[in-house]
Amino acid sequence: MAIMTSLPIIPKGIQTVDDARLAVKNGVKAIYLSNHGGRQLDTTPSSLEVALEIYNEEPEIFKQVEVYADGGVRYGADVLKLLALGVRAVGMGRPFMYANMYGTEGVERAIEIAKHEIAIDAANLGVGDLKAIGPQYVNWKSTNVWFS
Ligand SMILES: Cc1cc2nc3c(=O)[nH]c(=O)nc-3n(C[C@H](O)[C@H](O)[C@H](O)COP(=O)(O)O)c2cc1C
Repeated sequence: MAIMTSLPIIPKGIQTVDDARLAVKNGVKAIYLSNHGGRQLDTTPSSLEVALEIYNEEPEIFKQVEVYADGGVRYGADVLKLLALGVRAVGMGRPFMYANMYGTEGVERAIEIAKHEIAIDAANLGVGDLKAIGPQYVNWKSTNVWFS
């Protein structure tokens, strides 16, 4: 296939570790985990579930390419969990869309709240520099003692 652009191609909507592998094999610079906000098909995995699948089955991918993620991210802790797995950038869609009901001021306020939550949650974890966050900061195993 002829290459039509010199810009980096970043496939968005990666939903499985196999698709992540395939994208890396085809030489992409980055991959974007997303179920498009869960708006296309019910029960598709969240980007956090996909990031966890990659982390468990082929963690090297986080070093081979930059991994971005979005979908259902609402709180600072959601951002930190994705970053802890190795995701480099986290996106939010609808929170800013809804904030835009209040125009620029609303969107600025939404950014302020998100930044504040990320900083507070990182501080509570004892993470002074977001670049130092890693999987050791989250318990990825079930803590449900009632059904084990
Ligand atoms: C109204 C609307 C339209 C969207 N259209 C597209 C689209 O055309 N292509 C696409 O890749 N994602 C589309 N998305 C998904 C967003 O790019 C993004 O992945 C998603 O909103 C992130 O999830 P969140 O809204 O839960 O933060 C759309 C989202 C919304 C809310």
